[in-house]
Amino acid sequence: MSMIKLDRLTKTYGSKKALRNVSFNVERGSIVAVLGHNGAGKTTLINSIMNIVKYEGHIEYGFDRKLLYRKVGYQMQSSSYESEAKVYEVCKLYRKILKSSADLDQLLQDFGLAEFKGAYVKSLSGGQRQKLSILLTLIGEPELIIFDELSTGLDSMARRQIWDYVKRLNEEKGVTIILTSHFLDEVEYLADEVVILDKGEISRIGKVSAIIREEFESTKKIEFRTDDKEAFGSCFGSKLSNHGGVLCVSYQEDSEEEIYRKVKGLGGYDIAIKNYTFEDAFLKMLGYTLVKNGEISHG
Ligand SMILES: Nc1ncnc2c1ncn2[C@@H]1O[C@H](COP(=O)(O)OP(=O)(O)OP(=O)(O)O)[C@@H](O)[C@H]1O
Repeated sequence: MSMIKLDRLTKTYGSKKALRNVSFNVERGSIVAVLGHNGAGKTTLINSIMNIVKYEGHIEYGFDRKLLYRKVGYQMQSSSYESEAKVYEVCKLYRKILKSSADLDQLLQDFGLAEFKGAYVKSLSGGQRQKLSILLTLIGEPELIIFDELSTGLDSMARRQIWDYVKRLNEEKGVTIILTSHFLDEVEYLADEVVILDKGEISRIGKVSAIIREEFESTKKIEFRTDDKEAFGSCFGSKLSNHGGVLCVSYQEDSEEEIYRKVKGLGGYDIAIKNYTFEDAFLKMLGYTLVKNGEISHG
């Protein structure tokens, strides 16, 4: 059963087409990630779902559309409420507006924000504010939550905590989730389904595991270090790539033993056999380069 059905969604700003005939379904209880480089149309898509912008095409909701703002939690940017307000005041305001009975103290506890209850929002760190903006999406006890750049600004520990919280919300409470992200490890960890936008059009859609399979079929990779790169160059030719001193050869799964013996025989060490990840598949599809922490650099 669908939570959202998009049918030929098109959005034009002046002469600029931000979305072109975008159609897909978000199944109830699923986690869908929307990916794409800057300007691909992700925010326009989310704003259309939230009925913030006018669009052509149709959006069908799995609930009464009059209840849109009760049923859907949208992670807002903190700038819209930070001013002089205190954390607990903002939470209470949301609870009142959304006519919710959410247990605010429990939520603040869950997000590690209990001790900041009386603090001004503007005094929180970027990561704490990000956590607060996620917490606020939960106050209305929504059926669908939309996270725009879920973990941007969070440190590694906080990212993990947020991922686990999102997973639990989905698995234990059945909340449907749409997220936009620039972090491919986040998408691989959380998403069932991925929608990749390119210049306002869907360039790829599918399950994370299926996309990896389609890109690499039964190929795996072996990574290693060596003190004699030339020997490997003449043995593996164009199959060999170099990633900051770690050499990598991709191979068909059924030749694993043979490849391993060759690498070992030529003096490779720190050898690791790996499956391709969603990040590898994404890079292969779109030719992005990576910067630190697995974040996509836009080129
Ligand atoms: N209000 C607007 N007026 C005119 N053009 C707009 C407006 N909002 C977005 N656009 C254009 O529409 C296209 C899609 O923008 P959108 O913000 O949806 O992309 P995005 O994928 O969310 O990008 P980012 O990753 O940078 O947030 C871009 O070319 C952008 O310049």
